[in-house]
Amino acid sequence: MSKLLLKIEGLRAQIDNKEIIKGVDLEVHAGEIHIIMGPNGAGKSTLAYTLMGHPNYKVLGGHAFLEGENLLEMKVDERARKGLFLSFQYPEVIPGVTVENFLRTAKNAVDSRKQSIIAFNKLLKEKMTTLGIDESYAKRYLNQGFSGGEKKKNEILQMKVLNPKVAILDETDSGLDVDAIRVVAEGVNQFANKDNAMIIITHYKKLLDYIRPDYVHILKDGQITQTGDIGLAATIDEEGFAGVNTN
Ligand SMILES: Nc1ncnc2c1ncn2[C@@H]1O[C@H](COP(=O)(O)OP(=O)(O)OP(=O)(O)O)[C@@H](O)[C@H]1O
Repeated sequence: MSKLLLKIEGLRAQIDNKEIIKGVDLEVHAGEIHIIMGPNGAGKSTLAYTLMGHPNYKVLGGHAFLEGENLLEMKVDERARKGLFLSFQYPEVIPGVTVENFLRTAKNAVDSRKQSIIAFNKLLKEKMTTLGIDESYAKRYLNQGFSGGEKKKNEILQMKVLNPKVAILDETDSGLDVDAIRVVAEGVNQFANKDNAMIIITHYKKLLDYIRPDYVHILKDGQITQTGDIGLAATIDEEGFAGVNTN
């Protein structure tokens, strides 16, 4: 079996004094794509934020290891440097900061080896070309006036530039149209390789028309209640979460 990148054991977490994550176990190996689905309010985003170390989310118990290292003891920037990436459901608008500057700063923050501006610009141009993004986009202020689809492209561009070991994409409730879903799917397919892994939180069965996940998990009331393959997503699509056996 390929390398174990992320191991989560009995993770419990709270927000606003309310326990939301109630014992999550998950193992993610290199080369795998995991989908997490679940009803609204089940705790999917909370799980992602807890793993990334968002200060509002308090860990109550359990463990999480990134390539064998204790993730929960690391500061947020350390988690990013060690190769964890989270795309935000609602990316922030940052007026005055261009896409190019933002990405270069982020890249230098996560990489131990600093890149020259020329080398970075070459990398950025290459990644933008693979995503079909016009060059002028790099000079725009981050997320300012971006359409939903452009925000998604930017999120995928960030992932490709930062090149994390484990990328968590939170697509929940983000109102993606079919084109934006394709952007995410193409980005996922271009990015996925035998050395990295992805966890994709989604309500969109449509996304699974374009990508081949290894596992589909259902998160319900703060726990993973069922794990299956793509057939599980089809069952949810047809019968809703009430239709799947979650015992
Ligand atoms: N900042 C917050 N303050 C208080 N409660 C919160 C906060 N963030 C999330 N919650 C609560 O935690 C629970 C889980 O929310 P979360 O966003 O993780 O669910 P989700 O499964 O991602 O849902 P959705 O599919 O609707 O995005 C919800 O009851 C929500 O109201």
